[in-house]
Amino acid sequence: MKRPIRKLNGRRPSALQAKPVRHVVAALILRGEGSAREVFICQRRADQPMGHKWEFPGGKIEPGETAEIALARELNEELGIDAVIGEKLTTVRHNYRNGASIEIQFFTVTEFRGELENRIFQNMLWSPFSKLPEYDFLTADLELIRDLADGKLL
Ligand SMILES: Nc1nc2c([nH]c(=O)n2[C@H]2C[C@H](O)[C@@H](COP(=O)(O)OP(=O)(O)OP(=O)(O)O)O2)c(=O)[nH]1
Repeated sequence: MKRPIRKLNGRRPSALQAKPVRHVVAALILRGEGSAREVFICQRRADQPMGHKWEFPGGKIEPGETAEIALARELNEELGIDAVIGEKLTTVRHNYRNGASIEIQFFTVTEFRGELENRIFQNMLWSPFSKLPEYDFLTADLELIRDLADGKLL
């Protein structure tokens, strides 16, 4: 006997459904010069997706925002600072295993007003570039982390 054809009501099974690309911005907040140069890194809370992973502060671009405006807003929400968004360092595309596809634009920040205040993270700290590979970063960031530690960027 023939199997009945399963109707999908016009929807494809979720595994085949392409999720829209998430546009994300993140900041490399820098201090110090030469070999004393450090970058500010943040650890996601346990209850967030990809909990406990380290990342650069930032988040998704909202409709109608430029990348710079979105990043300034995220830094204000997450850290309570008014940041001057500097140059764009690089753009990374990554497909996470759950099907999420993201594009992250990384900007440098060397000037900001206010004190860095932990509003949402598990932990946050200044790290020398050479120590970055010791932290368990989000997968999309790993190539950037290697390049920074190897002195290939900045
Ligand atoms: N801020 C930031 N996000 C990153 C980095 N690397 C990386 O893969 N991402 C991903 C994690 C998230 O999927 C997305 C950032 O958006 P988000 O911070 O609003 O994400 P979320 O899922 O925690 O927040 P939400 O959906 O609850 O709004 O980009 C990074 O270095 N910094």
